[in-house]
Amino acid sequence: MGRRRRSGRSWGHDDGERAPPEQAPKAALPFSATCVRISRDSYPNLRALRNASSVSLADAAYVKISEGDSGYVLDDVPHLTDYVPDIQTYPNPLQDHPAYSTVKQYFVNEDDTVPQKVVVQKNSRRGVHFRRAGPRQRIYFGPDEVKACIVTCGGLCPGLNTVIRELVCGLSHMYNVNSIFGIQNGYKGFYSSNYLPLTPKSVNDIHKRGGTILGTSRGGHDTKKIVDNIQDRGINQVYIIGGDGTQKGAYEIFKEIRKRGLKVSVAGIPKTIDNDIAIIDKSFGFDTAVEEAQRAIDSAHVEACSAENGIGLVKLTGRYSGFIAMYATLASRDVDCCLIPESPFYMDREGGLLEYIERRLKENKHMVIVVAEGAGQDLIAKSIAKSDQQDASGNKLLLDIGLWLTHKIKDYFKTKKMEMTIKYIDPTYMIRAIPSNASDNVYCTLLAHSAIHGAMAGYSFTVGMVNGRHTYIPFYRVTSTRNKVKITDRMWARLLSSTNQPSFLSQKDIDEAREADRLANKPPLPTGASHRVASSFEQSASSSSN
Ligand SMILES: Nc1ncnc2c1ncn2[C@@H]1O[C@H](COP(=O)(O)OP(=O)(O)OP(=O)(O)O)[C@@H](O)[C@H]1O
Ligand SMILES: O=P(O)(O)OC[C@H]1O[C@](O)(CO)[C@@H](O)[C@@H]1O
Ligand SMILES: [Mg+2]
Repeated sequence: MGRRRRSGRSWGHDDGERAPPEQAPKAALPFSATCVRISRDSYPNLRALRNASSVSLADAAYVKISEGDSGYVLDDVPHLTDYVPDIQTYPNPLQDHPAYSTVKQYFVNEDDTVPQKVVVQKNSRRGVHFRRAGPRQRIYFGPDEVKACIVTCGGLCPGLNTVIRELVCGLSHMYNVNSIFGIQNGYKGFYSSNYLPLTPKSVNDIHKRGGTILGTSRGGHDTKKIVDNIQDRGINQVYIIGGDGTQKGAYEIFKEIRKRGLKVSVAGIPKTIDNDIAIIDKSFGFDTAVEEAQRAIDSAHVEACSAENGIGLVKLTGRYSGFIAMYATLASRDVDCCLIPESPFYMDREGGLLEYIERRLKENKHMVIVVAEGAGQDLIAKSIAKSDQQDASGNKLLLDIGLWLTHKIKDYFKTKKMEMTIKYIDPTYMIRAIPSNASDNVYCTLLAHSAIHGAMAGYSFTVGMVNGRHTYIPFYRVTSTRNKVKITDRMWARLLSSTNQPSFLSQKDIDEAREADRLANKPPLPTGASHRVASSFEQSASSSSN
């Protein structure tokens, strides 16, 4: 089938307005003219920046901010042109792509950005924005020049194989790239295993399988060895799929690449079944996980209903964030009590969990409890000798709250001489290991495509959906905080009213939660500094790229 030439098509304006080529948005050199070097001393409002957005001093050297009217702030992502001089650009081959020939608008406008907050008041400042994801009119790699690699790190999550598949097929079909490699078994695979050639044919049906065909691991992140290998093998696009730890690793890789002045784009694709990655609306695989959790909750309900004073207890993932537990509970409506890490609870005293369980059993003769794995860790630590064990990535190994609760509940009813049965279900690995559902599959596809467009356009970033729009988010943003359930939000109130459980919160807990919210809602970036400020990186980093 012959290729269609572009004729009289839109140049990337949302309303489809036609602009002649000479008015087309400039290639991505947005800050070259106004870029100022940021160091400890030179940034005018560095203290405010750090205080307001938990940016470490080291990160501040990589922050790239520009300000506009009415408090508009663009928290931009790094671009190859920030540190590699005279890069050749190419027209985006999508403009001649048969699949895109009917699309009103091939390219996103270079100035398109997405607000972090969409609920505003009449006099609100416009606030922080992120660069909108999507294909750019000009790209910074020729198709023959691209040598891409893909790695998956951390725990499993539904959808990993779909993202891998769509990265391979997207690079190949949209940008005619045919040099794509899989890194095996996580970060350590960069320097300890052969790279696996990937083609659209070899990944054709992998989205139907759970897990990751590349393998994954924890630990083994050695920045220098990884970048040495990237450099030696001539890789120039690195796609990194993983959770918060993985994105921190991606950031370290990017910084080393930049320090060495390499023409390499780093694209992070956030994966976390716990949905704990900051800024983004939701991580891929989350919906699938919530859906699959229903099966465990249903079983717990059946067991509970079929016994005298039956209790079904389900433990769901969520080390620091109880999103799966909260959404699975809300979706199920069979749950009488949901416990998450963000909301403290107590067992024995008046009004505590044990008293509530007794009341519910007397009322209903059965009960279902959902607990997130990170909940109640402080309570366990008080009653069991503290263990400070960590996994290979340095994550604290948690004590089993499900097992601990089971024993506590049994002991309580023994002292009360009340007949009861408790069945404890831990479906963690059954949930993580399944393939993604239909909506997550679509989401994975869009994430992979957005990542490809950004890397081809020369950016380095974590890709993510913000308020329903795909964006390129600076690494420091997604690695400096964690997404958590806000117990002062209406969603948690909805859950409490749906289960009709007590909140177990003291006034002190509530005050602390409100204070945490207040701090989190502080304006995240400085305003009123110089009109347009973009960060460069510190002397050491820039000098090595010259
Ligand atoms: N601060 C860090 N700097 C560099 N690399 C890191 C850092 N934290 C973690 N990593 C690396 O990232 C990889 C994955 O980290 P981790 O095991 O914490 O999983 P994750 O990406 O957080 O995913 P999840 O927790 O959702 O399973 C590991 O190889 C680990 O060595
Ligand atoms: O047993 P593993 O593979 O270390 O993973 C367990 C952890 O992985 C997660 O599911 C996140 O990927 C956590 O919620 C859980 O604690
Ligand atoms: Mg993690």
